[in-house]
Amino acid sequence: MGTADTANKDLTFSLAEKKPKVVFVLGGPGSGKGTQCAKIVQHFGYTHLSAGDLLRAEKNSGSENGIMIQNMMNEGKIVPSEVTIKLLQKAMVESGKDKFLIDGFPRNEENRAAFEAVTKIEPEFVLFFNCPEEELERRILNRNQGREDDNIETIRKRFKVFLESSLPVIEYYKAKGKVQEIDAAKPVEEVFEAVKVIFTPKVEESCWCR
Ligand SMILES: Nc1ncnc2c1ncn2[C@@H]1O[C@H](COP(=O)(O)OP(=O)(O)OP(=O)(O)O)[C@@H](O)[C@H]1O
Ligand SMILES: Nc1ccn([C@@H]2O[C@H](COP(=O)(O)O)[C@@H](O)[C@H]2O)c(=O)n1
Ligand SMILES: [Mg+2]
Repeated sequence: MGTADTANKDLTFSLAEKKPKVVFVLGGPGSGKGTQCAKIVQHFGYTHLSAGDLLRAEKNSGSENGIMIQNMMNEGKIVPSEVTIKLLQKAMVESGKDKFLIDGFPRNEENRAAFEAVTKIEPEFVLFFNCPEEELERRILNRNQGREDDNIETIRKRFKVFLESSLPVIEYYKAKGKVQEIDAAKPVEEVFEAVKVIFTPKVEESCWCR
C-alpha cells in the first residue's frame, strides 16, 4: 500500500473514532451559505468548512490537482469527490473539533454517496437556503471578493449545475425527513432569526408540566 493510501486510511480511522456531528449546508450559489455559517459559528460553536474554500486553497497551494480544480471551477463543474472528500476529512481531523457545518457539500449524488461510503457519517440534518435565481445573480454580481467564478457566464453555469445535480441531493434528504428549509431571500438578520430557531435546543413540553 502506498503512503497516500495509508494517510487516507488514517484520516478515515481518526474521524470514525470521533463520530463527529455534521450539518450539511446547501443552497444555490450566492444564497448566503457562507454568511449564515459565520453567524452559526459565533452563536452555536460549530466549525465551518466550506468545500469551495477548501478547493480554492488547494488550487492556490500549487497542488498537482490545481489546474484541474481551476478548470472545473471556471466552468462551474463539480470536482471529483475523491479530491473534495480528502480535503474535508483532513480539515475535520486537523481542526480537532467535533461539530461541523459542511458548506456546499454534497453538491451531487456522487459527492453524497462517496462521503457516506468513505466516512460512514450521516448528517444530523441538511440546512437548505432557498432563494430565487434573480436574487442569487444580483448578490453574486455585487459580492466583490475577487472570485474568478463570479461572472455572469459562470454564474449561469453554476445555477444550472445546482438545479440539475444539487437539488436532487436535497430531494434525497427531504425524503428522509432531514431537510430544514429556510427562505433565504429575506435580509441577512431575518434569515438568521429562522436559522436560530433550528439550532436552538428545544425545551421538552413535559418539562413545563413538572
Ligand atoms: N440575506 C441576504 N440578503 C442580501 N445579501 C446577502 C444575504 N446573504 C448574503 N448576502 C450577500 O450575498 C453574497 C453571497 O453570499 P455568500 O457568499 O454568503 O453566499 P454563498 O451561498 O456562500 O455563495 P457561494 O455558493 O457562491 O459560495 C455576499 O456578498 C453576501 O454579503
Ligand atoms: N462540493 C463541491 C463544492 C464546490 N465545488 C466547486 O467550487 C465552486 C465554488 O463553490 P462555492 O460553494 O464556494 O460556491 C463550485 O462552483 C464548484 O466548481 C465542487 O466542485 N464541489
Ligand atoms: Mg460560499
